[in-house]
Amino acid sequence: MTEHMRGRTRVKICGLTREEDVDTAVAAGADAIGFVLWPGSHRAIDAGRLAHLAARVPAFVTRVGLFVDQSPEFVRRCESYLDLIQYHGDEPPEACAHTLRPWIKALRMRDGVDLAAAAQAYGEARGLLLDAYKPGVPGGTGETFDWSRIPANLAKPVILAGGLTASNVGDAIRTVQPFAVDVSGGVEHARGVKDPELIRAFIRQVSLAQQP
Ligand SMILES: O=C(O)c1ccccc1N[C@@H]1O[C@H](COP(=O)(O)O)[C@@H](O)[C@H]1O
Repeated sequence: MTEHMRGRTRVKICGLTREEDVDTAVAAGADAIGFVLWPGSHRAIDAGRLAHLAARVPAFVTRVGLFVDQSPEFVRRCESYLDLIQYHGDEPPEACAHTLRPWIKALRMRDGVDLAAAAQAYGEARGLLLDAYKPGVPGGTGETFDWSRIPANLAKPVILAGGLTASNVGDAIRTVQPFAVDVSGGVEHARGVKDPELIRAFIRQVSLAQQP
């Protein structure tokens, strides 16, 4: 994406399961709130819980639903509570087009991944979310990857994910200059339970990283 479109680095807090965590993330200044709809995750919520939690999110904060190789019918059932779909599995481009909502595609940074080709192939994506690769695990690993592998001139907005914390997000932003950063495990004190102080510290570090 072009430099003039980037602006400040946006923040997505992902994997929210509790009302108080949604409220904390919004109050701390999160731009996007992520809900994991993939039942294989310890952060998973079902469509009913999504409806409940999504209703707490005010206007101008983006509600993102995360899916991993799930049926178009299930995605369509959830989408009325969502503003953006995050495809985090091996969905080919044509499988991402079934939703009425805008969507982003997560790419796991396995050896040989061609980001420029992926940006072309997923031409309708509103962004590419780059996550660490761990065999057998679709995401949410808490692991980082080598950020220098991300080309500076990718044709899509980059959402940087994978093992981010308040301690490393400043370096990540200075190195990659992503459009947005995405965190899950780095703001938790137990699996699926967010920590208010860690959320606030993370968002504070994102702001500090952008000051001249
Ligand atoms: O959070 C999950 O459980 C999850 C499950 C399956 C796919 C993706 C998942 N989360 C996404 O993973 C990245 C990185 O998470 P972390 O910060 O390393 O814990 C993030 O994009 C979440 O959206």
